[in-house]
Amino acid sequence: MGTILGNGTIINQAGERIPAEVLIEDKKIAAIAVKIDRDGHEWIDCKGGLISAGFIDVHVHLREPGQEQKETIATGAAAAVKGGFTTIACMPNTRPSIDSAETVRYILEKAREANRARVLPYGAITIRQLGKELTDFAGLKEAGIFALTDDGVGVQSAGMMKKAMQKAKELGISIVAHCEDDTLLTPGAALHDGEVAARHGLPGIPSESESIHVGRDILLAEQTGVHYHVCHISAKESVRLVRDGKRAGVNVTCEVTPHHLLLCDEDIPEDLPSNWKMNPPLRSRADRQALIEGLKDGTIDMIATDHAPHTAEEKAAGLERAPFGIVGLETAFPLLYTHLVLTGELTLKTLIDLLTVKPAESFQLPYGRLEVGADADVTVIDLDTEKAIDPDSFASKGRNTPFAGWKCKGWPVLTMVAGRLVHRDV
Ligand SMILES: NC(=O)N[C@@H](CC(=O)O)C(=O)O
Ligand SMILES: [Zn+2]
Ligand SMILES: [Zn+2]
Repeated sequence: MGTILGNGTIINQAGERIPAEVLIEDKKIAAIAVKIDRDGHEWIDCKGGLISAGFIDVHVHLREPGQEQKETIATGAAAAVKGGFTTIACMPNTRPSIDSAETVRYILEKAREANRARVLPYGAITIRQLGKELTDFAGLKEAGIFALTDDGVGVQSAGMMKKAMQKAKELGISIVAHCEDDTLLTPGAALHDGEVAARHGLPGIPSESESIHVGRDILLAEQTGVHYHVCHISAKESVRLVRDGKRAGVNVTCEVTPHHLLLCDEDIPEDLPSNWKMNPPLRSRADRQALIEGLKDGTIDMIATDHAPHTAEEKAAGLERAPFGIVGLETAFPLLYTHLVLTGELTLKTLIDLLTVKPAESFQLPYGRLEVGADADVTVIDLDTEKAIDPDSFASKGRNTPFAGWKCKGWPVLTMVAGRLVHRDV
């Protein structure tokens, strides 16, 4: 006996939304058709909702081990499936950081126990993410890492980054970079170095602190031939560098977050709430426009949330002292659908591709396609009901979002991972 996702809709290759039903049997997608004979199968009414491949987020902070007050693998994986994400890659800036095979195995075990989204751990590029000594890439690969990154901090030394890329290339592992040159930072800076910071008399985080690493690393990726991926791209100069790198044939990809697509520094409320503080910061209106252009012309390959939960106490410390980061898993799709698709900036097909097949292709993951024979990682989205974002309803422990109260359509109402129902609200 299988399960039919009945009375749904799908997006066809031409980008049209058409009626469809999906049969799931033995953890796989067994059939997709306008109507499927119920024939003793379990039948779920999707009420016209959009049936999509489950979303993939290559940039998530799960905080376990070490900071379980912010998030655990279980709460983060529950937040993921509630947001329609069936695969999430988790960042290594935990305590200890994911710099040993033992920590990789610990995370994989916790993810198995949580039994929600697929969790793919990153390994750190350098031991304790200190930028001094490379980790054991072969050992981390053997333990099952997704890719290598020091996210949370930039790899400061070009020489260290080049060595990492050479070794990663040999082993067939991707290098994923948080691009930030510390020598260009002013201590205590929390906002983009632009007119808004200046008006408040505050020091800023300049765009070049990001883009100088993007440029440096693209040159090193060209030299070494490694697959190089830029995290949370935010500055227009970085977009230009990635575009030029792609044109030159470099194996470079990048991601952008929902918040950098939807917000800019001018939107930050006058009282500068710390839920608007994240790294990289919300940049100028022109940067935001360049990110949207980058999405449209294929320079930007995917959307990733950079889900970064922190406690309310930590965020209450004021703009200068509060940690950087906002949550994203449970708000990404409704925000993007409402503010980019319904406004006519992106088509629904483009948005879905940026959350499914595009990250899958960039990182050679066997997920992200709604097709017969694929693993049944599926999400169903109610595109019609409007609801306000309510942080109190989050499955995540993190409530730190600047989007509280925003009215959105596009709520994920059902999620399956390998044919297992892991979220249902329909
Ligand atoms: N993005 C953030 O503002 N914060 C991230 C770190 C990171 O992604 O660099 C975190 O770990 O909290
Ligand atoms: Zn980062
Ligand atoms: Zn991050």
